[in-house]
Amino acid sequence: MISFDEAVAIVAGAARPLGRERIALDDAAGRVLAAPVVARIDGPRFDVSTMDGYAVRDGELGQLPRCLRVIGEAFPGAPFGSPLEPGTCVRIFTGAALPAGADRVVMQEIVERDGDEALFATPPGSLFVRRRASDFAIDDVLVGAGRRLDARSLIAAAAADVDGVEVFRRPRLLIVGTGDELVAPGQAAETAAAIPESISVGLAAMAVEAGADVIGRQMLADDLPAMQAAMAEWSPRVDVIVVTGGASVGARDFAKQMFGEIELLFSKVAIKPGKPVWLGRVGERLIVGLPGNPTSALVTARLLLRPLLDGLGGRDSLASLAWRRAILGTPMEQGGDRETFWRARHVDGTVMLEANQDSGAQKTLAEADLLVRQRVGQAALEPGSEVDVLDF
Ligand SMILES: Nc1nc2c(c(=O)[nH]1)N[C@H]1C(S)=C(S)[C@@H](COP(=O)(O)OP(=O)(O)OC[C@H]3O[C@@H](n4cnc5c(N)ncnc54)[C@H](O)[C@@H]3O)O[C@H]1N2
Ligand code: MOO
Repeated sequence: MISFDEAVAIVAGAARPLGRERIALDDAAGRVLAAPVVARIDGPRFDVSTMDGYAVRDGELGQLPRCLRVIGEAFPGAPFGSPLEPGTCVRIFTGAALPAGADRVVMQEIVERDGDEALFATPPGSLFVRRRASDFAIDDVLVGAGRRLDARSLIAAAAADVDGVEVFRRPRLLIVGTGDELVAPGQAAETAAAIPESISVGLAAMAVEAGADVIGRQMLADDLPAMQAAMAEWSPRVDVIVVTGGASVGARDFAKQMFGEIELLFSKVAIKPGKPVWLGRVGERLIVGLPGNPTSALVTARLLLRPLLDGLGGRDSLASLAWRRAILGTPMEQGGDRETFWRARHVDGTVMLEANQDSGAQKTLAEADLLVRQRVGQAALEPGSEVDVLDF
């Protein structure tokens, strides 16, 4: 049995990006950049007005009041074509390019207009000009490689005037639930020995958050030949298979056998919950085995599957394991011989351990928003002590 840190190191080693592809910017939300987005134009492209008003030569307003002749209009996309002559100004709107010679915009609220004359009597304040390339210049990197494209970075990428981006390929994931007792949620009440297959819907949500493409969820009864046939059929279409249940030593625990020849990267980690978690490789496919107990499955998915999917998809595989210090609001008993990840929740700035720490708990999962890391043999802690926590 290996330690949690050893398991994380093995996961990080296996989590190499799968490949790259070029896609339309319109399809890029949530994708991870494989190459930086470089500006094809300056931003802004020219000096532009930041107000609706009048574009003037600043020097003309040395002495107020001053009257200038309005010789034309400048709109965004429809600039005023000629330079400003002395004694003139141009009606201008927010976002329009300044005419040549103009270096200030006066807000229309403080200008009195009379026919083609504009009267400037009030000190005009700021210049109200956004300079060419003051945001970014042509060839600047606007979004760096490795960044997951979100609302903010997509706006910057579009402003760079690119219609496509190079991204990492998303890991294609199959989630397999094993167990004769499992039925789809909504079907259990009618059958005495059945329980809802509850884990895969949660794992799929986590995988999507990690940028993976969940191409299938499959429930399999504990029937080895049928399991082997199903895996042979799915395998060519996926990069990662997550199998829940059958990880332990039960008579019908076939999770590993159904893959035939499997290279195990680890099998069993000294953690609680989730000791039977395993990682293997079949050809180019990675197989993650999670324990069937739902809390064990989600804790091990959070701690090991999430980093794996992040890394395969081109992100820093360890970024999601951002432990931070927080104050305990309940007592914590002494650590055992496995590292323990207590389910807990934030209440008024403190960390409250959940009362139900059963690895089969499911209701508690809906409440817990933190994992608290407790080292092997760590001394018991009183409320007010500092602990390491991770968003769950
Ligand atoms: N003799 C031993 N027994 C067990 C050991 C051990 O070391 N020696 N380890 C225990 C630990 S720790 C865990 S965790 C569990 C994990 O067992 P499996 O991965 O083999 O899980 P199953 O036996 O298939 O199922 C356990 C439990 O979870 C329910 N389950 C399974 N899959 C789902 C699902 N997709 N949705 C909802 N619930 C699911 C299943 O019905 C069982 O109740 O083994 C201990 N035993
Ligand atoms: O180590 Mo298991 O995940 O507790 O029940």
